[in-house]
Parts: sequence; structure tokens; C-alpha cells
Amino acid sequence: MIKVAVAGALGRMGREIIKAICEQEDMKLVAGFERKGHEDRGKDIGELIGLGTLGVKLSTADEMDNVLKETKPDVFVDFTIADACVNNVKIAAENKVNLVIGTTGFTEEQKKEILETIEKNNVAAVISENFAIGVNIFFKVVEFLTKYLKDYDIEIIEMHHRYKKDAPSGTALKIAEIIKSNRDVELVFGRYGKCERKENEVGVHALRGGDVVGDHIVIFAGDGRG
Ligand SMILES: NC(=O)C1=CN([C@@H]2O[C@H](COP(=O)(O)OP(=O)(O)OC[C@H]3O[C@@H](n4cnc5c(N)ncnc54)[C@H](OP(=O)(O)O)[C@@H]3O)[C@@H](O)[C@H]2O)C=CC1
Ligand SMILES: O=C(O)C1=N[C@H](C(=O)O)C[C@H](O)C1
Repeated sequence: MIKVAVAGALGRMGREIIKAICEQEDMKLVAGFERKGHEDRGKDIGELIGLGTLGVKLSTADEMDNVLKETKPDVFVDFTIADACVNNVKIAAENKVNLVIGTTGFTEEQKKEILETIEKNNVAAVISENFAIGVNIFFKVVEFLTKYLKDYDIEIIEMHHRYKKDAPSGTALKIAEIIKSNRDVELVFGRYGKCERKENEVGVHALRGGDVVGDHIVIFAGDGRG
């Protein structure tokens, strides 16, 4: 049985992940966390998210170390926010729990800190800005087009729901990273007040509204070729 702990248990992703865990015969939710002082601390997570009683109480971030020691999960899944995730990862890794990190919005220093923590504690980790299979194939398509449409201008547009806390999205930044590692470009975040487009620029634009799950568009614009 794979024992799983989830940070951000009541969030949009946390709820879906817990539902998915409960559907697997070989997985068991053993702990779920929300931030310190959360009003639902101690309540049954299943009841909180409409799955019926699961027998797992909601814990808070300040209890994480003790709860992980008690429940001994095999995997710690984090879909929270960047600042919280850095700390959560430290506690989980020090308890030798393997990691799945879906949280986005990290600074470069935070990314470095997470990688150092993983290495120092010798735990396994899967980190992805986007776990959708289609999006990971899309990354390959972007890499291919960047290599072959050499003189085309590239712009990245992403749109997400009104609740999203980071911008641009982790996926848009990953796309920008893929383009940058295949072409000598400079990233431009929005174009307000900026004049003529430079040849080596890639614009990154974030839109927010409604309940849009997450759309990513990459435009390759060529002269007279569409
Ligand atoms: N990699 C991928 O495929 C995907 C990644 N994401 C990313 O996952 C993250 C979460 O997204 P989403 O579920 O929509 O966001 P939500 O805001 O719905 O959920 C995040 C949850 O984490 C909670 N939280 C905050 N601090 C802590 C803490 N210290 N310990 C435990 N929980 C905490 C939040 O509480 P509170 O509301 O009180 O702050 C909230 O309940 C984002 O970074 C998003 O970009 C999202 C979708 C797919
Ligand atoms: O916050 C979200 O919702 C999403 N975040 C991820 C990101 O920042 O790229 C992945 C997906 O787009 C949904």
C-alpha cells in the first residue's frame, strides 16, 4: 500500500488529488495539511471534501513534522503556494518522505533551495509545472517549432481562473525556458510602455478571469506566412 500525505488538502488541486488517491486500490491517504490556524483543523478530510468519512483528520502546517513521524507516508504531495511549499518540502524531506511537487510561482532562489533539500536528504522527487500529459507533449512541440521556425517571432499567452496566485503560470515559464534553451532570446513580461518589438524578444502575457482551468497559447508569427 502506498501511503500518501497531501499539502493543500482543501485546495482546488488537493481535493482532486485526494479523490484520485481514494480511487486507487494500492494507495491510502494518511495525512492532509492546510495552513497554521485553519478553522477546519481536526475535522475529517473526507467529510470536508464530500467523500464521506475517511478517518483522516485535517492537520495544519505547524503539526507537519509530528504528523509525518506518526503516519510515515511514502509520498508527500504538495500543491500549495511557493513560500509554503519550500518549508513543507524541507519537513517532508527531513522525514525521508519522497516528493511530488506541483506548486508553481517559485523564485530562482526557492527552486535552488528545494533542489538542495532534495539532494541533501536523498529523497526521490517528481517536480512538474504541469502534470497534464497533453501539455508535456505540447512542450516537445514547442521545442520542435522553436528549432525549425528559426526566424519566426514567438509570443506566449496564458489564461487562468481569477483565483490563481502566481503570474505568469509555471507552465508559461516552462515554455519560455524551453524556447530560451533552444534560441538566444530575452523574455519580456507584458508590453505596456514598450516600443517596437526586438528580434530576439519573446513576450509572455498572463490573463486572469472566471473559472478557466488553464489555457496556454504559443504564437509563432512569420513574415507573410502566418
Ligand atoms: N503542476 C500542475 O500540474 C498544477 C499546478 N498547480 C499549482 O498548484 C498550486 C495550488 O493550486 P490550487 O489548488 O489551484 O490552489 P488553491 O489556492 O486552491 O489551493 C492551495 C491550498 O494550499 C493551502 N496552503 C497554503 N499554505 C499552506 C501550508 N503552509 N501548508 C498546507 N497548505 C497550505 C491553501 O490555503 P489558503 O487558501 O488558506 O491559502 C489552499 O487551500 C498552485 O501553485 C498552482 O499553480 C495547479 C494546477 C496544476
Ligand atoms: O493554478 C492553476 O490552476 C494551474 N497552475 C499551473 C501553472 O501555473 O502552470 C498548471 C495549470 O496551468 C493550472
